[in-house]
Amino acid sequence: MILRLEMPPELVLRSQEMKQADAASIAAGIPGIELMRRAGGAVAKAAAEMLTKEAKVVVAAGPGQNGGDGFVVATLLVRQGHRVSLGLLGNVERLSGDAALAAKDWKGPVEAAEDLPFPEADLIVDALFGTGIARDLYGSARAAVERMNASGRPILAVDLPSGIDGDTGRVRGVAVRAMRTVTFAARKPCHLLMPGRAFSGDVEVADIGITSKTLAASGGKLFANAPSLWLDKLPRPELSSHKYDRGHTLVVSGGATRTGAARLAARAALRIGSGLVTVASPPEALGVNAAQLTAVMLRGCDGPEGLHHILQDVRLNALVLGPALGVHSGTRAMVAVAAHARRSLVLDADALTSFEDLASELHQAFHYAPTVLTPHDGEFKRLFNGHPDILDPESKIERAHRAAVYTGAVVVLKGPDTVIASPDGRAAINENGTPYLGTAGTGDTLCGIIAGLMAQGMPPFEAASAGVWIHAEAGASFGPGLIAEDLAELVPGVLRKLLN
Ligand SMILES: NC(=O)C1=CN([C@@H]2O[C@H](COP(=O)(O)OP(=O)(O)OC[C@H]3O[C@@H](n4cnc5c(N)ncnc54)[C@H](OP(=O)(O)O)[C@@H]3O)[C@@H](O)[C@H]2O)[C@@H](O)CC1
Ligand SMILES: Nc1ncnc2c1ncn2[C@@H]1O[C@H](COP(=O)(O)OP(=O)(O)O)[C@@H](O)[C@H]1O
Ligand SMILES: [K+]
Repeated sequence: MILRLEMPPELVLRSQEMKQADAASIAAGIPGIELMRRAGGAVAKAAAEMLTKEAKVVVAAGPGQNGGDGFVVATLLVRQGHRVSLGLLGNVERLSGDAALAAKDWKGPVEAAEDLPFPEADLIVDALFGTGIARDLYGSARAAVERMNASGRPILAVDLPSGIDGDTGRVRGVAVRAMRTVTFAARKPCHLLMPGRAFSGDVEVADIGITSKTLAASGGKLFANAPSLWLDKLPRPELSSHKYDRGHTLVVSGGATRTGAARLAARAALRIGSGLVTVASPPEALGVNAAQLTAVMLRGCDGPEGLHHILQDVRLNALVLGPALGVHSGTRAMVAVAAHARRSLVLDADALTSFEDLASELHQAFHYAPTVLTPHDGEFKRLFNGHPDILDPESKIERAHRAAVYTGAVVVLKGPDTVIASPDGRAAINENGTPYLGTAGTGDTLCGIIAGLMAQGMPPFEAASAGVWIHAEAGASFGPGLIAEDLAELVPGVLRKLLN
């Protein structure tokens, strides 16, 4: 891991935003054909790195501007002495704009894209579709992609793998499986969201002269989740700090046979730096919790009234509610107590599922307190059952965003491509995880990390983004054999790299 802390947060641009950035750059004096030549030039450079002398390259070009990039690449690679076959979907006369200009520079024959000799290629350049894909692939487009994939030859994708939807990362019928992708100016959501991320291979961003100011003006609210997004807000104890300055996290435990989740969250909150951490335990579970807690403190807590009583201590400033609490009205009542007490709140698991079909109650509660919801897909679907406006968008970013606006909470929609969305429109996509995190209890640990950061005063969007990243980094640093108990113990190593 290389932390480049001086870097600004990495913007991710949706298709429409990228079109806007292209248009603004053209309006500012860079001709469109110049942008296309730079784009094609960057792809040709990447191709050259993958080729030996006089290699056989097959370029498949589409009917739009992505195809135009393909013509530029083909022309440049011929000049470098490679043997290039170029095929087009459709015919040259129908190309328009900069693509038509780029095609004029190509002096070789133009074949039908679906008939190209893909199996003979040392490298295939996929320039069929980019951000302009408008529908699922069928006919010759589909045939070309299927033949490309079946060839087993290495594929370099221009901008994004054809067939992948740029904004959602989903496969539109069929999609190119690229070894490497060169994209322009900024990554697009499909390079981070599944399954697009898996289809993209290694992704490289080429500078084609679109300024960061133009990019920020065109997008500006969607980011790759990385330390540059939140490192300045990551808590660092001052020389004079004492434990009460570092916050006090409360984790509510389930009943006697369901206590492990709360302890996992509590331990993680302590490791991330919460000055004090207390487990609030139902009376019947005090014994089992007491037997297994040391630095984490323990208090009896009998239902919602017990929680109300405990929260009279104003130093308890962040709460975890949900892991193993049980799906019932008592859990809903605890959430209401916590929200009205205006403490920072992380809600997960049973605290979400208890609101199945009752999301509107949450909608009212959270306007009192800084809240983070951490559903996985199943919990998300249950919670927003009956809200097609939230569940139906194909984009995971859009679903998380709508849920955040509706509830007034920061929403962490978990998975291999966890999305963190704030009601104010900011969103981050996480990419440093590992499938080894898919093991019981890792979600409980994540709750504790986020709550522990909020206890130390980190705002909810930054705490959630940092928490997700640190959690993923810890998991990835361990790899095979990871169990939830390991995660909290790996947090200090990650913090050391961030804070030193
Ligand atoms: N100056 C600039 O702006 C720069 C742009 N750049 C490049 O432009 C790319 C975006 O170009 P783009 O907007 O033309 O979209 P693109 O991805 O080529 O596809 C649109 C074409 O495909 C067609 N089509 C769509 N779906 C289809 C389907 N399922 N099956 C069959 N056909 C389908 C669609 O047809 P239509 O829907 O109109 O019938 C249309 O003809 C971007 O990714 C980057 O590579 C760079 O050079 C930098 C400078
Ligand atoms: N394939 C994966 N790649 C990266 N992270 C993953 C993957 N699968 C699961 N995770 C992460 O593991 C955690 C699992 O949380 P959750 O589903 O709530 O599990 P539990 O309820 O057992 O604690 C989440 O942070 C999720 O993002
Ligand atoms: K492409």
